[in-house]
Amino acid sequence: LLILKSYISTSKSHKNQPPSPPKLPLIGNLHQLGSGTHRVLRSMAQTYGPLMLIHIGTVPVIVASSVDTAREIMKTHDKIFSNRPFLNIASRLFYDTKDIAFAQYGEYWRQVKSISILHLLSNKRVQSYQQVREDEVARMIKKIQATNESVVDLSELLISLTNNVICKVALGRTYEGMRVNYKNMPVRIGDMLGRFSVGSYIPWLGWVDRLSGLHREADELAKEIDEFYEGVIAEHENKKEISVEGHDLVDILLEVQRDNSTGFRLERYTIKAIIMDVFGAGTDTTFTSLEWAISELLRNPRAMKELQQEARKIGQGRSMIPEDDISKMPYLKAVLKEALRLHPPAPLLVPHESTKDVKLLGYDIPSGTQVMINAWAIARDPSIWEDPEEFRPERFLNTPTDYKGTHFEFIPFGAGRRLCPGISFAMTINELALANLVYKFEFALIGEEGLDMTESNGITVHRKFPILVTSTPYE
Ligand code: HEM
Repeated sequence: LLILKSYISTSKSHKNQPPSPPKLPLIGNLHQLGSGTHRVLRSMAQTYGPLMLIHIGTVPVIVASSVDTAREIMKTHDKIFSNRPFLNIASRLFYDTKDIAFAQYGEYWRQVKSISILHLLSNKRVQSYQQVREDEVARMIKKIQATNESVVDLSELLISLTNNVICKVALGRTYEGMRVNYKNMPVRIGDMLGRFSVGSYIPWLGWVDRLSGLHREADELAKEIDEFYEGVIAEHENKKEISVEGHDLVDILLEVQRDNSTGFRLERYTIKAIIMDVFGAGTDTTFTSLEWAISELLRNPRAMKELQQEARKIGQGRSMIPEDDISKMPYLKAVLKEALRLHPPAPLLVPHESTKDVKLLGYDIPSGTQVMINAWAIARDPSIWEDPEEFRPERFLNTPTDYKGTHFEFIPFGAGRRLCPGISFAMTINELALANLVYKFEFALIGEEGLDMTESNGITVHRKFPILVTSTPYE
């Protein structure tokens, strides 16, 4: 009876729904999604159109796969689609969604987002971390030099780089050697977020998540991370005794909490949830996009050569390219954009949800409908991009097309109210790191087979296998 009830309730038709692939009772289209969801959804959209309705379990989800549908959702009707759906695992990890990325749209979300932008992510703040970035990139280069031309795990170095920069500016120092392996924390958060929770999509089967151990695993990870954050906050509260240098995000958040100057009461769980976003939404995505950019360069020697020439012209034999010279490197910026086009780290962005009934391109979308935007498919749409599957950084030279949420054909950071606030934070790290890696070294892949580009599964799609290379210093 329950199965029948769920089938009837999910198949109740609304006035004029978008086209839908046939679905099974109870699980809807779940069985079709599997791995590489962005790829599966693109092929479904080729049959059912750029705005289609699928069912994940009993939950109706509209999927936008074209520039026009993305623009309608994130510009024309942005306010209506700015909510987030309730996601079981995110709620367990992100302090009951008291963070920014998973918070319900409303006053609380507005306050925490603007506090984070003001104190961590604004252009002015990001500029002030220049020294941290330059030190960490120099450290990474020394580590590669120390390998003496033997095999280097570039992926490992890139995740350390991003983690260290983020730790230093957000937490005041790095936490190497802690009981918590904080270095792989962002990846573990990303992997956990990518796990399928039956309860999120077939609510009355929520007990399956308990039985399968998913809730326990999520709670254990949340507890481990919470203990780490508690330690970090306590260290900041007792700062005088242990003298941590500088003024970092945790200091500032504690200050805002003490002063209560914004009129918004900053609870301890909010502070931890904001830090969680910095790790959960910031680290994994940043290092992943750099990893994909280097992968594409290794597979495309012509582009690698072009970038090396640009870097070496700018570097002029100095020990490093300083950040102030990055603005003179248009090809570098084009390479990073092209890598984000082919490999947006969050190919389906973060799910949105409507808060009102709305008409979208003539279709009726009821309030509470989940929305996925296939940024990956849009960025490979052959009606917009010439040779879309090819890595051709030149396409971004001499064009205003940017990733800041106004060009809907290229939205790796989303758009509208939910636009990623960490764009310049991420891109300044990636630009400096990539410029110096190609300036200082010649890289060669290990083995004859070329680079395996298999993607991992999850909300953030990274490389399944690390990049292993040998490096020769450039004289
Ligand atoms: C290349 C690196 C990055 C990529 C590709 C990326 C991508 C994204 C995407 C696709 C979204 C969801 C947009 C939407 O829902 O429409 C997002 C949201 C977010 N990102 Fe990023 N991000 C990156 C780096 C960062 C960094 C470095 C931080 C912070 C340190 C950060 C913090 C956030 C936060 C807090 C949100 C939630 C915004 C909201 O819901 O209002 N991201 N990001």
